[in-house]
Amino acid sequence: MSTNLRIACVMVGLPARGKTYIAQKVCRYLTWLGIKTESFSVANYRRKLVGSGQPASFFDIHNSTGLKQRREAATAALEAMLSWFDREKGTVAIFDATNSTKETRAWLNEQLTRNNIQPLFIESICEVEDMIGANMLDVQTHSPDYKNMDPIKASKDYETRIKNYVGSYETITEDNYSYVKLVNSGSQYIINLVQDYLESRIVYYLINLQTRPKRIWFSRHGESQFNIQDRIGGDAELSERGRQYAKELPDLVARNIGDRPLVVWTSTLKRTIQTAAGLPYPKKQWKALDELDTGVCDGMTYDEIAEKYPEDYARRDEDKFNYRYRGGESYRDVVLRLEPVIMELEQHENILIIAHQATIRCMYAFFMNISHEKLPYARIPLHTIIELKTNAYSCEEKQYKVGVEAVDTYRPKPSVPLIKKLKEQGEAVRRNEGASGEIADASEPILPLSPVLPANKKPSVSRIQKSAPIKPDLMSA
Ligand SMILES: O=P(O)(O)OC[C@H]1O[C@@](CO)(OP(=O)(O)O)[C@@H](O)[C@@H]1O
Repeated sequence: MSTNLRIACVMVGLPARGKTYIAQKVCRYLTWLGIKTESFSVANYRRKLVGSGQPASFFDIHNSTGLKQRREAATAALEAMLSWFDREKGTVAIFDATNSTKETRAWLNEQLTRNNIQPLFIESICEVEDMIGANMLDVQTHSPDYKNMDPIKASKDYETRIKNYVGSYETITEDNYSYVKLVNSGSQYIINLVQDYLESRIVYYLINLQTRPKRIWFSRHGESQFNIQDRIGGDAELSERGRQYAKELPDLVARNIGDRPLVVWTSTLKRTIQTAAGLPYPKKQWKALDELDTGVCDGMTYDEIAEKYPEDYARRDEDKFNYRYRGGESYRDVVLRLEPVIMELEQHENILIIAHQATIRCMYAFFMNISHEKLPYARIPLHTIIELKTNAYSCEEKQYKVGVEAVDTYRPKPSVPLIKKLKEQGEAVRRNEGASGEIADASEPILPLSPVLPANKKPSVSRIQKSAPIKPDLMSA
């Protein structure tokens, strides 16, 4: 029997109440923080069992065949979840289904506690017609159940399916369970018996989460004096071209953001503040947005680091996310200090963040669902605005490149890390504690242990579109 903390977030609610969106966001947030998390959708197992395209009558409580097959799907999803906990040493699983009756919840509660897993029920209640309508449209557009179906037919079918659930739906009143009820996307929260730090962390994230679509813009500061000298860190002034970017920014922002009530966030370093200087919007400085602290390497070029600290240089190549500069930070540390920024971003919209290569990489990875391994290699070019539009099932990206030249500070991942080469050549890389940066233990929790609750004149613009969809096979039952 496992002694590690294991939590199952059990989603509860009628169809079209945003459960899958919430499940996916929690999964993304915890994974970003370094907590092993996986989502299990009963709908996915149902489709494996009986195929997609079942009519609404399949979900009728009086349809005994449908009921039996839905129970089989729930059992298969539960079994997959239990074996994932054991096999992967997972910490948080999300059980995404309607789980809309007391009987189903009692069964889940029994199965989970018996397997030493704490259930945390997350119920999404939504009575606002507009919100339900938007969720329905999302499901009809993205669910494999409605793929290739005429939209009017799909809409009718989905409405009937929801009605089939309404009759038997019982809101959570089981006060011996840990649960959180989210009412009308943030208008009310009911929290019961939330037990420990990690559960309270999940609840804290949920109460910050807004389900409406929104836009966020990121820009690095204009090119700095250090950028042109290939020096890292520091608090350098903008270069001539960096100042030109700062000059052109207000116009570009106004054209793309229009008259939305924008707020600009910068770091506390000169290069971001100078870049934002001409923007006519309220501004806020965040220390948390400051660039990755490069410790003893601050102000050096990469060549100087390779010469003076060859081991560090090699070890960073080997594991860039976990490598911590001597006396400085790792990307893992930066993720942790950016968590409050992410919480604020979940609550607000129309924010332009002017920050740095590493800090933007960390926030961008959160929204675009990029793994820790790939995060430090995300391309965040200078003199470019990145727009992210987050919807229920996707995060769309557009890039607006300003026509002011800048150096390219991107360093690709080496195909054979230097440390491997050194090892191959038989040169033992000494592990000299205190004399070298460290690689954090990837299994070490990323969270603190104390509880925290509650070139031409006219800018040329090029657009690149990408999106990070939420897996369609994870639609709720
Ligand atoms: O993690 P890598 O890719 O080395 O890059 C992060 C670096 O980006 C830089 C530029 O190379 O950011 P910035 O432009 O904000 O100065 C360095 O200061 C910082 O150390």
